[in-house]
Order: sequence, then C-alpha cells, then structure tokens
Amino acid sequence: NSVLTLQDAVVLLVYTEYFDNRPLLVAQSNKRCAVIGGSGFLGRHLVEKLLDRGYSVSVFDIRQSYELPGVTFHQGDLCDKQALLPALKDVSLVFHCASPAPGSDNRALFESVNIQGTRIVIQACIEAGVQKLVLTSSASVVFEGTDIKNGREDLPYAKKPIDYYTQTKIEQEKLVLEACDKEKGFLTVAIRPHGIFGPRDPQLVPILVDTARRGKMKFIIGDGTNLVDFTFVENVVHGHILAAERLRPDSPICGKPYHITNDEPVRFWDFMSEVLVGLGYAAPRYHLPYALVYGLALLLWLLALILRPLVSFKPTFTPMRVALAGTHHYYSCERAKQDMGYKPVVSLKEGIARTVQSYPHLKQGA
Ligand SMILES: NC(=O)C1=CN([C@@H]2O[C@H](COP(=O)(O)OP(=O)(O)OC[C@H]3O[C@@H](n4cnc5c(N)ncnc54)[C@H](O)[C@@H]3O)[C@@H](O)[C@H]2O)C=CC1
Ligand SMILES: CC(C)CCC[C@@H](C)[C@H]1CC[C@H]2C3=C(CC[C@]12C)[C@@]1(C)CCC(=O)C[C@@H]1CC3
Repeated sequence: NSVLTLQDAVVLLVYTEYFDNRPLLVAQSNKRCAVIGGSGFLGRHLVEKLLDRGYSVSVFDIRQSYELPGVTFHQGDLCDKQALLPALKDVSLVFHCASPAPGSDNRALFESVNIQGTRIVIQACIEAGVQKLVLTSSASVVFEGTDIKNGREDLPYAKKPIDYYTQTKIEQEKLVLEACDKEKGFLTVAIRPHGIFGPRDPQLVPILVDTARRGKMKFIIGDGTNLVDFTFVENVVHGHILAAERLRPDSPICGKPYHITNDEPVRFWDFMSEVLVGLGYAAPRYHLPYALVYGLALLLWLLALILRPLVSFKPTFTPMRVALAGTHHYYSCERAKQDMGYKPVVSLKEGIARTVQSYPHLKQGA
C-alpha cells in the first residue's frame, strides 16, 4: 500500500511503520491534501489554516470562490467520480465538507449530494489511494427538536430527524464511518460541529441581520434560558486538523464521530443579542410561548408547501429554526479532548468580537 509519489522524493523524513505485517510507508511531510467543499465558509477557513501549516491543497467544489497561492482548484460536482478523481491525485488526506445549504428543502438534492455523492467520494478516495478521510458531519445528527444537554457521541442517531438536511447527514456519517478499514489502510473519522459562526459565514449573521432589518427580531421564543453551542469557525478547523493528524491505524479515533464545540454553551438569545447589539441593532425583548411559535411556523410551512405551484414564499421562522432557537442543544466535547487533545483556540467572546468586526457592511445604517 505504498503512497510514494514524485512529490515524496523531496520528503525530509520517511519512515516505515509495520501494520498488519505489511510495511506501510508514511511520508511525514507528504503534506498534500484535498478539501471537497473548499470554496465554502468552513472549507475556505480550513484551506487557509492548512496552507499556514505547510500543506499544499487541492480544492474540489462545484464553484470557485477565491484564488490563493498553494491551492489548485478543480471545479465539478462530487457526484461525478471522473471529475473528482484528478483532484485526489497524489493526495493522502481528504477533508469532505461539501453539502447543499441546510436551509434548502430540496430532498432530491440532499439525497444525491450527501448520500450518493458521499458514496462516490469514498469510492474515489479508495481508487486514488487516499489513506485518510475526514468528514464534516453535524451534531444535529442526534437532534430531534427536543432538549439535549451536554450530549455525548453515544446518543443514538435521531429517529425523527428535523429535516432532509439532518436525515441525509446521518446517512452520510454512517457511510463514512463504516468505510473505515485498517486492513486496507483507509482510515476515516467524522467531526460533528454545531452552530459554526465567524467571518464570511453566509448563513447565521446574514439571516439574523436580514430578519432584524425587516423588523422581525423583536421576540424571544420561549423563556430565553435555553443553552446552545455556537462554535467559532477556527475551533472547528482546529478540530478537523487535529483529527487528520491523529488519524493513524493505532489511534482510538478511527471510525468514530467527535463533537467539536467552543465548550462554552450560551443562551441562544444572549448570543443573538450580542451579535445584534454589536452590529447596532436592538436586542429582542418580548417573549412568545414556544408552542405557539412552533405551531405557527408549522402552519406557514404547510401553507408554503401547498401554495408552491401558485406562489413562492420562504417563511423566516421555519419549524427547524424555531426548534433550534427554543430548545437546549449543547454537546460535550470531552471525547475530542481525551482522544485528540482538543481544546478550543478562540473563546466565544473573542469569536463574537471578530465576527462582528468582519461584517462592516451589515452594520445598522451601512
Ligand atoms: N454552518 C454550520 O453551522 C454547520 C455546518 N456543518 C457542515 O459543515 C460543512 C460546511 O458547511 P458550510 O461551510 O457552512 O457550508 P457552505 O455552503 O459555505 O459550503 C459548502 C460547500 O459545498 C459546495 N458544494 C455543495 N454541493 C456540492 C457538490 N455537489 N459538489 C461539490 N461541491 C459542492 C458548495 O459550493 C460550498 O462551497 C457542511 O458539510 C455542513 O453540513 C455542520 C454543522 C454546522
Ligand atoms: C431568525 C432567527 C430566529 C434565527 C437566525 C439564526 C439562524 C439562521 C441560525 C441559528 C442556529 C443556526 C444553526 C444552523 C443554521 C443557522 C441557524 C439556524 C445549522 C442548522 C446549520 C447546519 C447544521 O448542521 C446545524 C446548525 C444548527 C444551528
């Protein structure tokens, strides 16, 4: 299972490990990796950190959103194995963080990209001789819309996932973890982040600000004491890189999922208020009962579904968002601390400050 390539000829340190009685050549400085979904929010932050750490990176994405020295772009759909294979050439480590946007309700797209596409990613990795695959999963794979407090990785997968996104993230995670095969020298691990935020996030802050600008961020859903994990993007990146570098045949992390959080659960509405106030908007003040808002959101969602052939409208308060905004859902990252020495590198306070600063165009009055 040799991975010696031309590039490895310049390797400073090559050593041989014996695994399953077969020599496995490990090039310590074979720092060439691929990021599938590398044009996205998390993907780009991951690419930047990998470059800082001396990796050269091949990005595969359906779109190209930037250019950087040290990065080779391959544009294509991950459901197309022939398009994907060239991006994995001479690569020993792959990060898979591509997904359709969670807010979409296109079931067929989620199934084809997250399930069928992930099967193709696994096949392509094996065919290309990739040794390690790190999947970006989601802590939501265990969330059913009811409270989770300090949830550990041994919680069962959601039996009734809250949407197609979550349903297909569950199948995706199972596929990747089941593909872990030490005998064949193909190692996998899944990172489960929650509520990623930070500069260039296309979702959380922009949706929040848009809702505030339309005068709809006046209400707190429920009593406002529910705790949630919001994770600064650099901590999520740190978790991915640690996992990749610790992923070895003798490591306990093979074939397992890991929660990566800021380890500072925060009241959902305090977090929203801090971001809003930081950008010059008023914090929500009036309380509405959770059951009432959830019922209304469900009704609106059904109405939007029925009327779709005639008019198209997208409600801001979807049942999924109401569930996320009105319940406790925070997770323990103890396993990541123990097995890979994970510790958040940026505090929540610092993360929020850096995020707010990075959105001058979203400030009140801008
Ligand atoms: N944003 C969040 O709060 C959380 C995100 N995640 C996961 O993190 C990962 C990254 O998410 P974000 O960076 O927030 O999303 P993003 O939408 O910014 O990035 C996803 C990237 O995947 C690419 N992509 C989508 N379909 C593709 C296809 N068929 N072929 C090739 N590329 C394709 C998109 O073009 C995009 O660049 C996703 O797997 C998501 O499920 C998990 C937990 C929380
Ligand atoms: C209108 C307001 C009540 C809410 C605005 C903020 C929301 C857009 C975000 C709050 C929690 C976020 C979240 C995700 C997306 C953005 C939020 C709903 C995810 C669904 C993204 C994908 C995941 O894997 C889980 C995330 C949970 C938290």
